[in-house]
Amino acid sequence: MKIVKASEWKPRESNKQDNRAILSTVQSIIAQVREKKDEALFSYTKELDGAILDTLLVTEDEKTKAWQQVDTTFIEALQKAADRIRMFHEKERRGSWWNMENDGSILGQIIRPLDRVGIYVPGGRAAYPSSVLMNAIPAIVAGVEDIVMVTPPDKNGSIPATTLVAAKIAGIDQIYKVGGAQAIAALAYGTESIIQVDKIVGPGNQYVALAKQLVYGQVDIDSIAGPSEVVVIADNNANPAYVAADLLAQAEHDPDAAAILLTSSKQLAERVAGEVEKQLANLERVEIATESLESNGAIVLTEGIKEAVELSNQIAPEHLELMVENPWELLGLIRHAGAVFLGSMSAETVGDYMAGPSHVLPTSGTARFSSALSVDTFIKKTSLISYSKTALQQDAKHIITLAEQEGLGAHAASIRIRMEDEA
Ligand SMILES: NC(=O)c1ccc[n+]([C@@H]2O[C@H](COP(=O)([O-])OP(=O)(O)OC[C@H]3O[C@@H](n4cnc5c(N)ncnc54)[C@H](O)[C@@H]3O)[C@@H](O)[C@H]2O)c1
Ligand SMILES: N[C@H](CO)Cc1c[nH]c[nH+]1
Ligand SMILES: [Zn+2]
Repeated sequence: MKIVKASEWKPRESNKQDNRAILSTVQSIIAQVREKKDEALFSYTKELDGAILDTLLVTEDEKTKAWQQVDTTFIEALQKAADRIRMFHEKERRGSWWNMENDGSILGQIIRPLDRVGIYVPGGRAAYPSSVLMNAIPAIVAGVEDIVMVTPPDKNGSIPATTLVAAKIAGIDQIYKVGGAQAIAALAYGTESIIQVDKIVGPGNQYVALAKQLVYGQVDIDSIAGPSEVVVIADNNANPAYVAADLLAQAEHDPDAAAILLTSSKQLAERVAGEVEKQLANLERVEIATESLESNGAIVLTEGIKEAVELSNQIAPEHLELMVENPWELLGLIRHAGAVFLGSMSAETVGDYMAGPSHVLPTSGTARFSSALSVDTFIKKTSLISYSKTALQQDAKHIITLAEQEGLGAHAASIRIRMEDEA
């Protein structure tokens, strides 16, 4: 991995999401799916996933067979993860509220789950059963009743057994074999097989992330949860082997993933670079990780810890690890990150699988304004206003003044008519 001085390094501005070629591909996929519906889904699945399908819905038989193909240790681990995710997200649940004011009026908020959501589970370069749980459980805790899951099939037209088992554990029934931008378009506009949803959530590669951006407005989306990213801020106390392992853990996801170390210790920088070389050689996904590190990886030498924090705030990474002597002291300075991991035992991988908070997090700098997927992702709030006579009498003249100032006479009249009745 290259070691560069902070003064000579610039964080990438976006995850190539504005790459024109990808944009035009995704726009054309969305247009085709809108026009040709299922026919376009079958055609793109053949072209992009190499699978010839005659139906998109996963059958009960496929789900049953999946249970026979996975071992009990995997089921046990998934169940443990599901319990942790549920426990964490139960804490986020909040109900409607209203207050009676002194003048007898009632003001509040009605909180309701969304009716129907689509969850995208990535499946191109790897199966992601963990992402099934991380998407679906917060939705179920929020009370969403209709959840549609989409995920790409392999070239034999199958969904990995591990993904189907995770769906069963999470409580998801409707699963469709379709991935990429075409799956997002199907959820946004509906096809003969796939019903239109109100919101699409879930992580994916650049095609998926960009398609979500383009259908926003037709439906809601959670965030831009694109190719994975990690920033590690480390000092001389950090274990270089741990730091290297955590950089590689994100780099192996995708050639577009990003892994960055920010440190003021030249010694640590050199040790981590050495460790990365050593550990990289033993990785199964060595090619993906190498490409990712070459295009988006860096070890950045800062003047001090403060500069490291400033750079990290500029990047607004999906994951931020604080591998420093006193991580809690640094936490107050962190303004933007999807999730923060404190101390040497909090490997980012813990958050990927088991800690409890959803691993679906904003990427490409969008942690500046977006949050982790949570129960809040699946609710909407309706304001509740019940005015009393006393309240209207007290406020009438101010409302009329504001309405007239805006030149909206009918607004003013709707208050006057009530006041005249009063007389
Ligand atoms: N941010 C998060 O919360 C989070 C969580 C988990 C995973 N991830 C990320 O999800 C991503 C998973 O990516 P993946 O590729 O393995 O699976 P994926 O399911 O996201 O994408 C696979 C699909 O991409 C489409 N595609 C691939 N090449 C294409 C092309 N040339 N033209 C048009 N469409 C094309 C195909 O339709 C294919 O089915 C990784 O980047 C990983 O880092 C992010
Ligand atoms: N690191 C990914 C989020 O960016 C999530 C994941 C799933 N499986 C392994 N990791
Ligand atoms: Zn990961």
